[in-house]
Amino acid sequence: MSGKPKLHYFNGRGRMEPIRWLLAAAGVEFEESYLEKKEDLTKLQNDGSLLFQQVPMVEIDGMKLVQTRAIVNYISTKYNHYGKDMKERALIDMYVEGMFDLNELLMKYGYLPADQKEEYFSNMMDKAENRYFPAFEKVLKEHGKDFLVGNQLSRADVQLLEVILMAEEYKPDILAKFPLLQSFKARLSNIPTIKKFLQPGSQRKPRTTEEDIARAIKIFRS
Ligand SMILES: N[C@@H](CCC(=O)N[C@@H](CSCc1ccccc1I)C(=O)NCC(=O)O)C(=O)O
Repeated sequence: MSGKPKLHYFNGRGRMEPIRWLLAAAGVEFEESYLEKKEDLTKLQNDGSLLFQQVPMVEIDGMKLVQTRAIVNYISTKYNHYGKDMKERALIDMYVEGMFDLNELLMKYGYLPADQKEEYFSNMMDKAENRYFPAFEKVLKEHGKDFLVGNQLSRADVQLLEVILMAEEYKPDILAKFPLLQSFKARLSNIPTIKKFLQPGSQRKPRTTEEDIARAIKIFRS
């Protein structure tokens, strides 16, 4: 039994990807147990591993944690990526909830029926370019430091880089109007643990494909 956290999910980004990013940024090695078919989910549901019958589930420090936010909160606290006091934590919470909303928009796109995708895509890009990224550009401008909160890396920085890269997969020039976000992306991508996670062969999952979506639907929705 290794002391490493063990992640239970399907072999794709989905709701587990932010958890992978945070562990990697903290320099924490982790194992993955992939659900390949519906029966793999059913087994975990039946053996009592999933409090709400859902994954992501992370085995860490003797616990079987479920609920993405709870898992991320625990990891961020454990590895000191959650600010130095109440006010920093409040700012981090505010920023990451906004990122979570954008991440949900981006994640859901692939699961839409074809006839809804065009309208949804333009709304998704509009929100990224005119609601979320302007907000983080403003935060970086007003805070005037290398990181979003305080002057050290936090989960807010890690999750912002993740969502920037995901948005660029849909619209490569999406940061064209945001010079501070462009330099933030370059700076954060060079942090050794993150740089390693961005290299090919890491546990970072590739862009979600139609095949991933079909697999996930078979496991989670059938
Ligand atoms: N609030 C929970 C939601 C978890 C959740 O929705 N889990 C889904 C899989 S990820 C979300 C998902 C669901 C369907 C298709 C693709 C994807 I990605 C699940 O286990 N579903 C099985 C069930 O509810 O019985 C969290 O944040 O962790």
